[in-house]
Amino acid sequence: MSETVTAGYQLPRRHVQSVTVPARPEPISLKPNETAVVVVDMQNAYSTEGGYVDLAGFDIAGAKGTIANIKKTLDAARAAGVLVVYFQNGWDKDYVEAGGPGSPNWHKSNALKTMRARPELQGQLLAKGTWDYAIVDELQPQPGDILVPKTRYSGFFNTNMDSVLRARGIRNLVFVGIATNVCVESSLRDAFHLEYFGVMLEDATHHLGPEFIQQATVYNVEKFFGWVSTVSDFCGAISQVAPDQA
Ligand SMILES: C/C(=C/NC(N)=O)C(=O)O
Repeated sequence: MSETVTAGYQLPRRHVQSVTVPARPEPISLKPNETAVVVVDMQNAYSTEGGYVDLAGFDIAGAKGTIANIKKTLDAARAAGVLVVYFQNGWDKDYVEAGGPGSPNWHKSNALKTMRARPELQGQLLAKGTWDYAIVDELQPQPGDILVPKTRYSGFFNTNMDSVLRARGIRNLVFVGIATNVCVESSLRDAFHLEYFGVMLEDATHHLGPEFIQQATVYNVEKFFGWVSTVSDFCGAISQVAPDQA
């Protein structure tokens, strides 16, 4: 006898209560089982002294606090049964995936430019298998988390991210990571265009460049692409999930 498959979901879905997360421009209701926290590029390259952005001359002093706030977010998310997805940015060791002079990435990537200016660094920045590419020790992925490698700023471009999310019925994405104004904003914008509800936790993100650029992304998200919240508001809301719902 053949089984009947219900279009949409093949497994019975429990009724899961929504939680309301205080956010700007207005609070947003999320079902934990339809929500994922997206950890953007928390690699040594972007947040550790001696990593790519430090060597390229950006100020990474704020990254330590960002790591601590992301850790709080992930602990609360996992306890509430919220999916955690990591993006990991970089290329093969021969930089084929980075593109050559025919790619804008070859011209705009500060990692590639830094290695061209300092040939002794060749092969060390954002190459798979290196310390620079690795996720920082404090935020190592846990069993059940999903890791999506990417080769450009947006985590939706040329990756399986959309399929991974759709297969799990995920509709809401809570973004944390570095850099607010580059890979976080690029990914959140693409998520918007793919019909996901994007929330950015402003104190769990860190920018590259002057302080005003953090505020510019916060404005863009709040006004045009999604919602802006904080670590304590998000964690407070999802900690309300009843234990049998997590
Ligand atoms: C500038 C830059 C940003 N990456 C990010 N994760 O936001 C890069 O990858 O070169």
